[in-house]
Formats: sequence, C-alpha cells, structure tokens
Amino acid sequence: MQTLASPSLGSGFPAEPIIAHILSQSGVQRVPSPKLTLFMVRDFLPQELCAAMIARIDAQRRPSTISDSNGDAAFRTSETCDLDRFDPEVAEVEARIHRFCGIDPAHGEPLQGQRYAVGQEFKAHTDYFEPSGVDFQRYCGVAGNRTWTVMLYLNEPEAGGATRFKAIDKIVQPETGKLLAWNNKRPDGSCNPSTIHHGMKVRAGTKYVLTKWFRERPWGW
Ligand SMILES: O=C(O)CCC(=O)C(=O)O
Ligand SMILES: [Fe+2]
Repeated sequence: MQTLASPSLGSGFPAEPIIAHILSQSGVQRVPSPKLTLFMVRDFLPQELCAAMIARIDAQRRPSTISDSNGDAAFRTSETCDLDRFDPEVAEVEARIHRFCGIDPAHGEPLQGQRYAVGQEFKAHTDYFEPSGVDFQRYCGVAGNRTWTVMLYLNEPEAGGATRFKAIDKIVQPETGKLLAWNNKRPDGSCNPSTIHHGMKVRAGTKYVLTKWFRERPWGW
C-alpha cells in the first residue's frame, strides 16, 4: 500500500498531482461524486499505531475549540489532543500520511487527535476557514487556508459516531485504521462547500480519530 519514497507534490492545490498520486496506490476507493473529491482506504493504519495514538489522546486531551463560532455551545463537544511530532510513533503516523497523499510536510498543521464520548459530536461544518469570517486573518494570515483534510479512525465505537457528508449524502462508518482524504478546494481555488460534514453523535462507546490538515502556504514550524 505504501510507496517507499515520500514525494513532495506541493500544497495540495492544484490538486491533480495529489489525486494522481493517491490513485496510483492499491486499496484506494474514490467516493463517486462530481461535487467532492473524497478518498477512502480501509486498514490504512496498523492496529498497534491506532492503539498508541489512542493512549496519547487519552493522556493529553483538552476541550475542542472552533473558529467563527456561531454561538452554539453544543456545536463541537469533543476533546482534542495536539500530538507531539517528535514522538517517534507520532512521526511514524505522519510519515505514512505524507507518503500517502504526497503533500509537502511543510504545509501540514500539527497532527491532532479527537475524542468523542457518548453524546459528543462535531456538527455539520467545513474544515476551511470562511474567507469572509471574522477570524480569517487570525487563522489564515500566515499559512493560508486549508487545502486537504486527511482523517483517520482509530477505533470503532459500539454505536454511532459516523461521519456524514451532507452535500453528497454519504455516511462513512468508523473502522479501526480507516483513512479518509478530501480536497477542500474547487478547481478554481475557491473553498468547496460540498465538503460539509458532520461527526455524528456517539451512542455507545468512545470514538477516536486523527485529523491532519494541509495549508496553502508552509505552516512555519
Ligand atoms: O469525527 C468526525 O467524524 C469528523 C471530525 C471532523 O470533521 C474534524 O475534526 O474536523
Ligand atoms: Fe471536519
């Protein structure tokens, strides 16, 4: 599944080299939609690495935050963990993500973990920052907007916790080690509202995911 070399195909925009690189690998499924470029890979991350990331998230979690708050305190009720890129197992996960998508690691935000207990969710949102939003300069002034999202499910909660892509009516079930990757931009570089997605409520058990976002310009580590 993994290629050996880590290619550097830019920021993720334009998307064509990334898409071609992703499609050159085995085990990749493309969700058929003219509105959204979304890929899925089952069993992307080995079980041991999933468990190692869960342990770190449990140990270091803090309440999740949102930008451009709409005043709904229940919009994102999960917890978040900033993973340490100097931790060898975190570095291994990041290297696998980079080899998979080919985006220049310099354009990546720090890898994050998200944890959802029963009843917690992340309501329908897009991962890019609204260019007209009050927080745009604050979040995007240096590195620019988000180009691609790579998300990984670390486990399978007993019930609930699917991710629903509303605009294309697609529901993805959490499965240990499953990867999702999507392009947040349209071909003209504008933000793609059809990327809207909802991390649905966990009904039983706990849900853990990783999120890796890439930016138009280097993150500036
Ligand atoms: O947990 C999910 O299913 C979605 C997570 C998400 O959308 C995010 O962290 O931006
Ligand atoms: Fe999201």
